[in-house]
Amino acid sequence: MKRIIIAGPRGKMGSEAIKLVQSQEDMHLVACIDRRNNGRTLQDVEGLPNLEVPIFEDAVECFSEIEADILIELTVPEQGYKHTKAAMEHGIRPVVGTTGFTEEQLDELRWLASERKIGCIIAPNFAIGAVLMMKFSQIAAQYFPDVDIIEKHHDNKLDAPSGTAVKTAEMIKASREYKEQGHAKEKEIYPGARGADYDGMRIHSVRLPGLVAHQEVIFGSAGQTLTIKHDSINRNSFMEGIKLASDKVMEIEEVIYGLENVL
Ligand SMILES: NC(=O)c1ccc[n+]([C@@H]2O[C@H](COP(=O)([O-])OP(=O)(O)OC[C@H]3O[C@@H](n4cnc5c(N)ncnc54)[C@H](O)[C@@H]3O)[C@@H](O)[C@H]2O)c1
Ligand SMILES: O=C(O)C1=N[C@H](C(=O)O)CCC1
Repeated sequence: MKRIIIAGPRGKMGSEAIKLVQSQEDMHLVACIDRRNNGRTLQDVEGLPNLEVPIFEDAVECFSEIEADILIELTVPEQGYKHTKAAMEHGIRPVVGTTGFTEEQLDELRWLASERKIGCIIAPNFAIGAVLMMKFSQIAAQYFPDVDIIEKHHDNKLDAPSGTAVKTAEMIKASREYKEQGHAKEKEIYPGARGADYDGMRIHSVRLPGLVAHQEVIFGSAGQTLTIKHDSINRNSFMEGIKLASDKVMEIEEVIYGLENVL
């Protein structure tokens, strides 16, 4: 039985993750970390399930008092990093969906995992279809080096580009030579018009109400384009990946960054 702590229980992802854990015979929710409601239980908070599960505002207090195997981290970048680090320091294995960690933070967590010999999975996107979109894009980039990434998310998202777009760009970079795209003399009339520049490819972030999580990777070459597209229509799309990562994280002693390394 895996004992689970969820950080961000009132969030869009956290509330889905609670349902996931409740539906699994081998997972048991033992605590939640929330920025409010310290000392209460889930059943005391309006909108949360009728469960006698304690809520902590302070992650370190939670990890010191509660015996747990896995932290499912679904909050915001800065706090999510602190939670992840503290969990590993307390022997609790993080499964991280929170996006927006820096390269330095990822390196710090890799170092900590190797020091403590503890597993951690950080997945910018838990949807299996999105992972396939990234893998297919990596293959396509071997033949089509000119590529733009267009990611579209709801307008409550804090980080841009999305974790998925960053991961896609990193995977494409690993499979093609650097290429400066567009016209050598091009000029932006409005700053940002051509998007972010990552290794010569362009990343565009759309933020609009009504969207969930969507990405198109468009490749262009002489006389043709290829578009690889994924849409998450609801947050249920991410739950299978969280389940997979929660099983895998118990078997490893390192940081795995990206669900493609688990599938
Ligand atoms: N990896 C994936 O597949 C995937 C999918 C969806 C979202 N995400 C990421 O998961 C995270 C959460 O997404 P969401 O849509 O649920 O967001 P949300 O805004 O609905 O929820 C965020 C939660 O974090 C909590 N929070 C905010 N500040 C906090 C703090 N300082 N301390 C503790 N808790 C705090 C909020 O109370 C809320 O419960 C984001 O980083 C998002 O990018 C990842
Ligand atoms: O809703 C979000 O925020 C999402 N963030 C992830 C990202 O940054 O790629 C994955 C999809 C949803």
